[in-house]
Amino acid sequence: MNRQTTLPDIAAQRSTQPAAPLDWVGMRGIALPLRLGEQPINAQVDAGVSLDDGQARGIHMSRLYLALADLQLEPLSPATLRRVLEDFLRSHQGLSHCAHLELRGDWLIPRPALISPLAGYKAYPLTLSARLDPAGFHLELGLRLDYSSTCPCSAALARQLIQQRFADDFADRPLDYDALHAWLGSTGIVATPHSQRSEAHIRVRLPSEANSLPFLALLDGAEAALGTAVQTAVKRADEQAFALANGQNLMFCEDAARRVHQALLAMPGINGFHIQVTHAESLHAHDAVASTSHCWC
Ligand SMILES: Nc1nc2c(ncn2[C@@H]2O[C@H](COP(=O)(O)OP(=O)(O)OP(=O)(O)O)[C@@H](O)[C@H]2O)c(=O)[nH]1
Repeated sequence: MNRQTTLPDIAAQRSTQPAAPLDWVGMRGIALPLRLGEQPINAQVDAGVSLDDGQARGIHMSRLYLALADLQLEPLSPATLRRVLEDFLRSHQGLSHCAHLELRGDWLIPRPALISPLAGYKAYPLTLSARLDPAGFHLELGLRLDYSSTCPCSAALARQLIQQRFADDFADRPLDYDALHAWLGSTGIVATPHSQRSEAHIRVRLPSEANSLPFLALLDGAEAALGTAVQTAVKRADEQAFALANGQNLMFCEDAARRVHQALLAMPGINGFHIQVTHAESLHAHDAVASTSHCWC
């Protein structure tokens, strides 16, 4: 049995190396069950502080770890994040001026079907980055949402083939409503455009006085702008509505990036944003990508 009453405290020692402040010291990948609104998130958390005292041997990891428990008391909000960061700095007085928190997790929320009275869950990967430094409190949200994109060029090429087939099939026939109606529902549509599952990665910076985390507003705004969010429960009526939505929202990656850009510009309470859309092409084995930003550096 160890009869010594004091434990060696290496972190409290002075470093024997030349003085060197460090930008970030802490822990990455701490598992923490959190809540965003009513929804649980199995989060991975990175917690750190700067080590501004270049001669201090180390920070006190356990103090950061224990401070994280506060995040579990209530749904995530700017106020709880700020409180935890203040705690980080309070427990590292004389050592640190900057405190950092990064969260990653899947936000599992119910989404309704397009037509049928059904619903299902979708997992939206999100990130949350908070920093407290001498310049103030900084908050950045990140969100990934999946949607379908149908190539407008492919759609035009397909329409041209349909016109050519129409010219061939009706070259020697008078135009008759019933015949044309039947032709449209059978052999007439000889070509279809290609579509792909696509991703929008959105990052936004909030003002330091923000009092809520507008993940849902961001999500709803971006999905409405794109018009073709991937679905959960799908019956045939929903699939048909989805086909219509795709036909009415033909998109290059440039179009998708511009749509989300306009949607975020119109959203209040955002200081700046960065958007990247990726269309995982079914025409190519590589992706089509576009990015755009506003007040972002
Ligand atoms: N600073 C630092 N600590 C580490 C590292 N790896 C593991 N630890 C351990 O993290 C543990 C917690 O450190 P402290 O928070 O200083 O623990 P403590 O001295 O019991 O707590 P306080 O009395 O509050 O300072 C210690 O046992 C360290 O050895 C590292 O790379 N850097």
